[in-house]
Amino acid sequence: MEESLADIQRQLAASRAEAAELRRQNEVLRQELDERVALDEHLAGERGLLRTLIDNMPDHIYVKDRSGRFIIANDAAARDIGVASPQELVGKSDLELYPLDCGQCFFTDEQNILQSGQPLIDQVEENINRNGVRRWFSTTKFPFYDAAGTPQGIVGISRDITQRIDALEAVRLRNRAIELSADGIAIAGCTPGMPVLYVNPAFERITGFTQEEAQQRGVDALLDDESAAEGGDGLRDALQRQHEGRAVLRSLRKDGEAFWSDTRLAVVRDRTGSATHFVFTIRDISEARRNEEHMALLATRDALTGLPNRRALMERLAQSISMCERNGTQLVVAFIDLDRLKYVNDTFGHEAGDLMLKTVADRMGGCVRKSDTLARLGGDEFVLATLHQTPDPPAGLRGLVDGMLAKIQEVLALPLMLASEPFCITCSIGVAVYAQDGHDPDILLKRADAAMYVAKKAGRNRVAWYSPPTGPTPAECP
Ligand SMILES: Nc1nc2c(ncn2[C@@H]2O[C@H](COP(=O)(O)OP(=O)(O)OP(=O)(O)O)[C@@H](O)[C@H]2O)c(=O)[nH]1
Repeated sequence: MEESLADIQRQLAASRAEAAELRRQNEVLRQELDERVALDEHLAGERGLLRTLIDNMPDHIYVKDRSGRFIIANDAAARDIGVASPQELVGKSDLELYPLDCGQCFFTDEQNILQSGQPLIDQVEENINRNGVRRWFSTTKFPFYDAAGTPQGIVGISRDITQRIDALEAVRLRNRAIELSADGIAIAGCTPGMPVLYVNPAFERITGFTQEEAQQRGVDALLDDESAAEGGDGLRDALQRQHEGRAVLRSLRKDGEAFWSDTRLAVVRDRTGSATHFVFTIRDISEARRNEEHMALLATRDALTGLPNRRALMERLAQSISMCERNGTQLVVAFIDLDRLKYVNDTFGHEAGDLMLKTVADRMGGCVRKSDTLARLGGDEFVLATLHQTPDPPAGLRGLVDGMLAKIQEVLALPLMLASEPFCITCSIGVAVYAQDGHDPDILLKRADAAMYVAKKAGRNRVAWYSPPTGPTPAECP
């Protein structure tokens, strides 16, 4: 019985110990459970943070399995691919999500990465989503592996660089426009010495200097304005004061040929308004100037003989009359009309008539002084205007002029070969004198013409001096 009590006591002690052990184990389990719960909470919190992080990244972040199906993707990827949430991407491949060409391209790249183990770093990709929106991305993709080292898929980050590409494209377009510009463009820095930084192909073409040579010559050579026509100094001043300017300059090309350039200066400023660069634009206007000069010449010249025309004659007569008024000199106007030009035209042809006119101009030109004016009015009408100091006695003028006109008649009479036949040119000349026969160019010319008509009527090949008609006539009338 005592034994059995002892047994019972032992068993009780054993039970107590077992219960204590169970309580201890229970406590350990409870602690482990608490720790697990805490860990799970921690992991859930971390996962949530990571999710928040990747969903707030502006770049696309994604993980795909070996067959290119999304396992993870962030909000940016979902938004740009054109689906409502990242969950919609999970399980789908680019072949389903992008237009075929684009999807195929991404798929092939990723398969290559998986096979080669080589990552793709910052590859510029054109991305057209299923809504047709076109963007540019800079993409980095690399493989990830399981514990055995077998590739399981790829992790990728794609950054939208559409704005950068568009900006680069805009710059490229502007560069191209500068390169294609017909005007020469040179850019110089605003730093001391104003170094030439760039010249475009048109600049090289116009000046003959390469960019390197232009850089060596510097900005001063651009303003080689020794003979500046309009505003050369103004341009230098504009450069110094760092403001816009314009000038027409006469510059030299590399081969020494002079050319005219319409040169403009513009100033590039930074955000604070400080000048950073000068931009010169040069337009070669040599040809336009030549044309202008030619047109101006044509406007005052007779095309056949090159002599001054009626317009130029009238201007010279007006100037000569002013001179007479100031100096008391005398102006003699001789109206010279060829005889029988119509006969020459009709008999030998119009070209022979032209030859006769040119010969007359040349021969008469050899008889007059530099200060005289020999003009062709048109047809077979020429005018010689000569200034003379009033001789002593004044009547001596007539002798002087007659001598000069006789010389003209003499050289004109030298035989001219027309169709192998010698032809003697004669002319009829009428003379009027300022101020005795008129006070203005029109009247003088009319009176010289009237006198010439008298010479014609008298039998041609002679000189007639104007004399006022007899009988009462209005004052300034031939
Ligand atoms: N070849 C040529 N002929 C011209 C030119 N301009 C006018 N003519 C001709 O010149 C002739 C001038 O005729 P007219 O004024 O009667 O003179 P003309 O034959 O010299 O006779 P007179 O003056 O009376 O002696 C006309 O037949 C015009 O057609 C020209 O530039 N070249």
